[in-house]
Amino acid sequence: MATAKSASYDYLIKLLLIGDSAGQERFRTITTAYYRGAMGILLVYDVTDEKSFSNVRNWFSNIEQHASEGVNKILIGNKCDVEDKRVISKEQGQALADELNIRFMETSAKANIGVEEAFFDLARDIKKRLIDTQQAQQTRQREEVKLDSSPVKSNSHASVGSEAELGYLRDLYLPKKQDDRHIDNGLIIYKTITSYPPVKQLSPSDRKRILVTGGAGFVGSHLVDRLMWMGHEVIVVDNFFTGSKRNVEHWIGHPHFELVRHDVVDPFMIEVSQIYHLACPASPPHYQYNPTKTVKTSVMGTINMLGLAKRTKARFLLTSTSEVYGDPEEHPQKETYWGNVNPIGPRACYDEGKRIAETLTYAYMRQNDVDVRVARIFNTFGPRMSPADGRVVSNFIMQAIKGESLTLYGDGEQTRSFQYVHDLVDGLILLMNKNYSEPVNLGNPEEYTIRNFANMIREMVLQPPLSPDNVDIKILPAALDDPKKRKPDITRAKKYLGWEPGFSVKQGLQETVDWFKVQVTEGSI
Ligand SMILES: O=c1ccn([C@@H]2O[C@H](COP(=O)(O)OP(=O)(O)O[C@H]3OC[C@@H](O)[C@H](O)[C@H]3O)[C@@H](O)[C@H]2O)c(=O)[nH]1
Repeated sequence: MATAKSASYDYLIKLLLIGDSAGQERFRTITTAYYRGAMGILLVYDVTDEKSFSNVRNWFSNIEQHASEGVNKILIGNKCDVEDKRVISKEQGQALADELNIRFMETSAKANIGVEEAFFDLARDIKKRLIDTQQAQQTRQREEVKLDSSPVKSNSHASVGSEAELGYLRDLYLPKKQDDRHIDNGLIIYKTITSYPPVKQLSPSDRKRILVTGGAGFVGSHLVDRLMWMGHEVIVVDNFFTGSKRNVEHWIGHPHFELVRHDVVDPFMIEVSQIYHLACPASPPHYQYNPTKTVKTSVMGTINMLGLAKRTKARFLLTSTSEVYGDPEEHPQKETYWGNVNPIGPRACYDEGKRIAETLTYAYMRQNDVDVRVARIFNTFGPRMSPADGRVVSNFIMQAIKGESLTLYGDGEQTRSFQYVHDLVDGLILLMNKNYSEPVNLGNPEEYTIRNFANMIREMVLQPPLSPDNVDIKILPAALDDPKKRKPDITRAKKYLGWEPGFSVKQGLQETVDWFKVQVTEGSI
């Protein structure tokens, strides 16, 4: 008789196949199919039946042929309570198990001896194997991610003391070993975090209290990593509309770190010496999802943070955007260009929101002596972008990983210039700490048409069995008011900050693709 049965052990629910060798021939077809799906197999013979014992070897070789590799097995001598009819001794059973190199036990289904134990032993073995395999797989993937550990442009931000080892930063989003969190059979298991990434020791007079609004977002969390590493105290305020606790989970509980769920639309009281104001949805589908809220976030959020800066005499940095240039008629765009924005179009909630945020910033500077900085950020990408973000980099990478067609909006001749997130963070920290109050473009002037960009990502992501030839590019209608070209003039950043991007787009993209692949394999996104 062969039966399939489910067993639950320590949250592990798997199919266990139980059968006895006496019925093997009859159930060969069924069991062959079962073998393939089984994670563990109990090979049961009767200690009272010589034939069933002698069938075991045959059965075992069938399993070796049809079951998946590494399937866990236990040999069971059943009916051990029927001593007077026993023909196979316990020693014979053990000897056979030793020969087959599997675990052995005797049971009695009728007298309920050892049956549960057998199931649980097998379930435990399966669980161990799954964890070992998963860990080995993760280690392999991380090793495959070709990480170069050169310092992050140590020349550019030596002056502000943030020269971080790239390897250190990467470990924060691609940890080498995740003692605190592992994924087991669809469950995310968090343990108490008992250690944190190291941070620099700063004297109390050098250590600043820094507020980062939107610090749980994609750019914000990388900025937080860097400020923490530099030895500062960091307070993150985020409403988690597009940010995620996971982005900063490695700092939660650290004595230098605080995470506050708060919407900047409401006032926030705290004593700080620097404010990086990032809070605002940044991807077109997100900021267009609730346009009035986007305007409120830019206007009221910026007023609240400028008010805080005025009261505490904190230095205030606004993260503005290249979108203030709208659909530009000047190319590349200098900071002196006033822009070409449609004030009533679908992008206006963000573009005009950021323009008024800049207006507010300079009004507080002139009227209230607030010490201000304004960064105009051009298209940025990197690890921790949400796959549902809707921006072109995450869309194309996720589509290519899944083997889906890449969605090209319009003819693909529009251009963008993309920068890697670590370069942007360098620029933000430098800008905050230098003595320059005019707006500064932060972007990488490497310019691509979106069509060429799609091709580059296809080639980077797709390996056999999928190749760029069998993943299409699907043309969709162009987005309304989509800027036709965009490229930063970074003369100002070079001159006043000593900043320029250190990563090529390809280098940054390769690492971003590797990060997305690991997340997909882990089932985290
Ligand atoms: O799937 C997609 C997504 C986007 N695109 C196109 O790719 C280009 C870039 O689009 P994104 O959505 O990534 O970014 P955009 O340049 O439109 O806006 C961005 O500008 C700078 C930042 O301040 C903001 O993060 C964001 O608003 C656009 O032409 C868009 O139409 C596609 O062709 N396919």
